[in-house]
Amino acid sequence: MSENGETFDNGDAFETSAMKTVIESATIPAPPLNAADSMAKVKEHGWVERTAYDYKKFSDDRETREAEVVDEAGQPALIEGADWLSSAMRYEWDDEYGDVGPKIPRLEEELFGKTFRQETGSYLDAYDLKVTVEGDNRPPPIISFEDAGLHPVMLENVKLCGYNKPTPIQGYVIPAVLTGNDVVGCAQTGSGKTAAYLIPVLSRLMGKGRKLAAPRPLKKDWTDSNKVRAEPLAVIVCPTRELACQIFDEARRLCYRTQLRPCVIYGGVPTREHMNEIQRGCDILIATPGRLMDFMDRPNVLSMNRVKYTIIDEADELLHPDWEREMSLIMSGGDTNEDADHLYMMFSATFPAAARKLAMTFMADDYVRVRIGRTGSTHTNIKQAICYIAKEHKRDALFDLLLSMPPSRTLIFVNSVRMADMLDDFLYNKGLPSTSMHSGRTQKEREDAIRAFRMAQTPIMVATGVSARGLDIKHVMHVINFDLPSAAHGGIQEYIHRIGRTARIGNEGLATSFYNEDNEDIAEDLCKVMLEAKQPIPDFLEGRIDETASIHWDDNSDNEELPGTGGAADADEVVDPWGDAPVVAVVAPADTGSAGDGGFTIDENAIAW
Ligand SMILES: Nc1ncnc2c1ncn2[C@@H]1O[C@H](COP(=O)(O)OP(=O)(O)OP(=O)(O)O)[C@@H](O)[C@H]1O
Repeated sequence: MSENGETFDNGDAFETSAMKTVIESATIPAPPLNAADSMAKVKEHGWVERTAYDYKKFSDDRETREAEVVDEAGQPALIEGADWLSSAMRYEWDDEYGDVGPKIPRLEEELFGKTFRQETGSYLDAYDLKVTVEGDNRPPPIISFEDAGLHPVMLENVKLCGYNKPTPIQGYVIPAVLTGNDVVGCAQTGSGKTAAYLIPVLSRLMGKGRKLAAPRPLKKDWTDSNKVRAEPLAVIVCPTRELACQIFDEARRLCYRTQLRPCVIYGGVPTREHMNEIQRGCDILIATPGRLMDFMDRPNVLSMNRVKYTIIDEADELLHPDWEREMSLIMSGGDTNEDADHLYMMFSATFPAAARKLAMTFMADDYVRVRIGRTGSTHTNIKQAICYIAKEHKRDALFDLLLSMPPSRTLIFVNSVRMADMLDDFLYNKGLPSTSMHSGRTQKEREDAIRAFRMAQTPIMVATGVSARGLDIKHVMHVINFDLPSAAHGGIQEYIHRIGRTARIGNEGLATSFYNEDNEDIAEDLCKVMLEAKQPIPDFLEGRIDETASIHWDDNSDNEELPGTGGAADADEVVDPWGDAPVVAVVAPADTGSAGDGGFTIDENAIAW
């Protein structure tokens, strides 16, 4: 593995060797080695040196650090790893700038530099699935960003991000939002849903932001006494802290050189830190539900009365009954703007029927629904392998597996905090460069773990489900389900999100799962997902394939078949899974004219990459 941990940038090479190894390793592991031998083996195999976690690393107080490191203008310099992710630098507007702010090379490098950017892979056609658009208004999709009618600064920022073409979900969602519709969007993991909502929302606000935004002091005038109340124009809510920070990063990129000021708030960081940030001005607020509710209870800190866009990411998770109180308050509580100009959007890769039903209650009657492929499906770029490993052999089998394939960034999922710590210790003691991410760690430790994993200082991360959704880290080549998610841990939906941490945006990756009798409750669903994604079913699971009945999902409509199994039903037979709105139109760019007649056209390559 090279210094930055990038041995396998090439998915093909990884896939071929790794798949072979996985299949061959699905046996009883070799007898465990003693500590010295396993460390020698790890080293010989090419893994980077493990690094002990430095618990004192962040104990210096912030003022001392900032006083030590200042840039040429006397401003605190960017110190990688020294601060909360929520205090990352963003573009600060000055009224002298006119319509577009000047470039700031140092910030531009941080936001758009290649170090952490996910590069588009060569296998984008995995997303060229049947596209379904439903609703009264179905604006034609865009096939290029240039033709989307975006604000010119947004167009430049999209290019700086390296996005040459909209992904299918972006192709359909961007025009639906630009034409003022509520939207529910479902598309596979890693297919660009974040930009699908951020691009149109921010683009619309770029035109009107100055008129709509609350007054606030410019950065050069900041003092403790001129703080303002945060009055965001867009609020984005998601279930986990790390995902919130990641959406914040995307918003920092897309707001570059504009007056729109994004902020992020989430649990685990002292409330005072977040208050300081949002009270400097906040146009785009990204939040986890708990911290948002906390701030909504403080009307002098945060007001929702200017909000024009509310977006729920990972919506099926947040529509779970556990979040009922939070969600109903966020969607319509406090002083929230309830005018007709307030748009609502929800996105996820999985959307079980119950969550979809609930989602409808928050949406306008004529909301637009966009689905790419079957909701809750995965894609063929993830090579899935299931290995039978008896419980008592799992740890040693994991060690063997890690050493039997080329070192690469690897995410290992377990079902409990205790197991995450135990497994991290086990791997570390064997000499492997591992860290862990779970709810039992302090927020500083969590942020540090993600950073170390992102930078490949510790290319192995053991995580609980807290990292299953949304995390977008470059070159995660291998996801291992050391524990498969049981029904109590989110079942097949959780599996889809976990394995979706690899093979993002046209790249390939491998997902290996350890299976034994403890996982029988997920066996049928696993077989369905694997069959649908054309993955080999291992012998020990063959008896769990239901060959008598056609594969039935409740993730889509009640009688819509899978692509390739005979096609969808005729138009008049299709039941609208979302309610009684006008039924399905599956639209191709060249065929958008026919969509409005309620007909049912299938084009599996609606947007060809
Ligand atoms: N049009 C595009 N061209 C190239 N890359 C893109 C494009 N749009 C988004 N990306 C990149 O694709 C990656 C995945 O995007 P994103 O995290 O939004 O996926 P997602 O669909 O939300 O996945 P998940 O369901 O796992 O949360 C990101 O690194 C993003 O920067």
